[in-house]
Amino acid sequence: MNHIYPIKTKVSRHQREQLLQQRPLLIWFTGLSGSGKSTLAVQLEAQLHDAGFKTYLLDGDNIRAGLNKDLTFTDEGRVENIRRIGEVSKLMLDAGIIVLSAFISPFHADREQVKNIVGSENYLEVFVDTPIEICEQRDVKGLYKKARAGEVKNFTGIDSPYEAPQNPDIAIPTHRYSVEESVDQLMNRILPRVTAES
Ligand SMILES: Nc1ncnc2c1ncn2[C@@H]1O[C@H](COP(=O)(O)OS(=O)(=O)O)[C@@H](OP(=O)(O)O)[C@H]1O
Ligand SMILES: Nc1ncnc2c1ncn2[C@@H]1O[C@H](COP(=O)(O)OP(=O)(O)O)[C@@H](O)[C@H]1O
Repeated sequence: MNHIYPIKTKVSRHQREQLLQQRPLLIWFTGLSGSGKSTLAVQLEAQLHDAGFKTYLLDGDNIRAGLNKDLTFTDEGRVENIRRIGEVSKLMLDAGIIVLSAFISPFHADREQVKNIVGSENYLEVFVDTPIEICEQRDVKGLYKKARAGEVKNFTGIDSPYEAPQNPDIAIPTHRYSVEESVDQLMNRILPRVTAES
């Protein structure tokens, strides 16, 4: 923090929340490639939006095509990816928005760092708990096939680790529930948390 002097704004987060009539929250999806993070986050965002909430979805492929296009899939690249998303999420929460994020975020320490950046009271962790065998059967983008053939390196679950959350707020075994059932479960947990107090 050399010679950095953050300013104090006249408009507070509380005032923005009052204007928007909602309580911001970071809904952090984590799971293997193909586990269902994007599918669930897209549907959940649509339902929250339809219910009148101001939302924004940060998704791995989208962010890596723009803001984070300088980062690779080495451990260091992933660590920096998640750190930046934590900082972006913090800004969005301060703006009063309900943020959904869908990143593999394979490392426990990085998820903890995000929680610390935004404050644990603003963070809800959703573990999209789909076994790798199912993700590989789905192979939505054909990346597992390429990783097995050695054409994609450092692929999560193949030659790069995934540290499953030990104590997530919500775990969704997508091989046991439909998308609709999973989103219903998420809505039931999240609605009371984001609704403005009357
Ligand atoms: N090596 C390797 N490992 C894992 N994933 C790969 C890799 N290369 C490209 N992709 C594509 O990038 C998406 C994951 O990006 P993330 O930013 O979510 O990854 S991370 O959180 O930094 O680990 C991931 O998207 P999802 O399948 O939606 O998870 C892939 O489309
Ligand atoms: N219950 C479920 N929840 C989420 N996705 C599911 C479910 N059942 C099947 N799928 C399918 O699994 C795939 C998950 O892909 P995607 O959402 O892109 O995963 P990720 O973002 O984790 O890489 C999609 O093709 C989706 O239709």
